[in-house]
Amino acid sequence: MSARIGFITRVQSFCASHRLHSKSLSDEENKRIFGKCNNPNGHGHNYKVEVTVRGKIDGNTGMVMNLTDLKEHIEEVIMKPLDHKNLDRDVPYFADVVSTTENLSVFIWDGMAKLLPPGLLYEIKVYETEKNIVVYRGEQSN
Ligand SMILES: Nc1nc2c(c(=O)[nH]1)N=C([C@H](O)[C@H](O)COP(=O)(O)OP(=O)(O)OP(=O)(O)O)CN2
Ligand SMILES: [Zn+2]
Repeated sequence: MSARIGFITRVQSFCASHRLHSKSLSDEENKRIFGKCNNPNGHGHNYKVEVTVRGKIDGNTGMVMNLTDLKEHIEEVIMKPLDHKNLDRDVPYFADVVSTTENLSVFIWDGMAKLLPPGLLYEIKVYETEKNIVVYRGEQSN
């Protein structure tokens, strides 16, 4: 009999501050493009992340994967490096990468993909605010 495919999601919130600023742009360009988000002293967000995996529902365990394991991976990839941090100053990845929600989604995707079995990670959804939401599914283009 063919296996059923399921999607499971774990939600995690964290707090962090950041500033949108690109080292490859002039100060004037940074101000024009990022506006208030380029404020030198930064600003904060209560981020919410949804991590979704997709896979076969195991006939013996009834699970796509154990949510307890997913919770532990989220602790390593999201909470330890990002919670209560200044993204630009405390997280080496963002030293030269602008801390947009798009790039934050990629950071989380790459970290989760390293810990999960190949092909299981389906989607990272980051709510920067209630109104600003980014989805990343590992896609790339040339
Ligand atoms: N493509 C992106 N654009 C912007 C990002 C981003 O990550 N990707 N981020 C920001 C800022 O970080 C900023 O904090 C957004 O906040 P704000 O505009 O205040 O948020 P809201 O739209 O939810 O607030 P309202 O003023 O209530 O509409 C900017 N752009
Ligand atoms: Zn912001």
